[in-house]
Amino acid sequence: MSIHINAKENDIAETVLLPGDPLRAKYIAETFLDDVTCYNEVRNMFGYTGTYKGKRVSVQGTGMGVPSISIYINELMQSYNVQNLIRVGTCGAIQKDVKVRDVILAMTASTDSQMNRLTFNGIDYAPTANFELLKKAYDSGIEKGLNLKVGNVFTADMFYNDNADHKKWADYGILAIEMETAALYTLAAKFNRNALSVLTVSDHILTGEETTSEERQTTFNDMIEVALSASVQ
Ligand SMILES: O=P(O)(O)O[C@H]1O[C@H](CO)[C@@H](O)[C@H]1O
Ligand SMILES: O=c1cc[nH]c(=O)[nH]1
Repeated sequence: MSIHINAKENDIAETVLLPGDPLRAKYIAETFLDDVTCYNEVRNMFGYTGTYKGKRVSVQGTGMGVPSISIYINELMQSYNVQNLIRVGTCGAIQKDVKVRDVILAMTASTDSQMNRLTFNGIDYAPTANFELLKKAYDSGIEKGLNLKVGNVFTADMFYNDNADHKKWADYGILAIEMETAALYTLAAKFNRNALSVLTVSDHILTGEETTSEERQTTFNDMIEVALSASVQ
């Protein structure tokens, strides 16, 4: 048991999907996994373990933002020895050719979070996806016929930020904004684990197009299938 996860050591699989929304965790477990048990209800941050194509997989809600996901991934790696961590999140697009409901594989994550500068005494660390997971996810997405986007995302500390310079970030090739990937990749590197973020575009920051809150909670099935395929290969 850890402070925020009320599970026994072997209750959690070595591969864990990480949605920000705990109700998305419930949806994934109920829709995609067999033989499911719920191992965590602390703070309603639901965690489930089941099987996908015969392989044990867990899914754990992380909450929103770097501080919250950092708590869960630290505990998953240190108390439960989790090896593969795949975020399944939503993001807001800032490029014209990235559309709502597109799936993005985050190769790296720029950030305005202070977490890495505090960790590395002011030096800029480049948080990077695990290549094996990225390749497996890419191959499975292509096999499914998806028009995947692969590249740099921006992990923002503030969802509402009047000073955010989306144009500049877009000019430098950032595809979309979300709030957790830089922390996931940095902590996975620290503990020598494998991490990837698979993101669905839930809204377009340039056009204002959005998905419903129900869609954000559920129905991003392409992203979930890509993440699960990568996790069992
Ligand atoms: O849908 P999730 O996984 O929570 O991801 C995105 O949605 C939240 C903001 O609405 C942030 O956590 C952001 O990263
Ligand atoms: O963090 C996020 C997630 C979705 N859309 C945004 O604009 N930001």
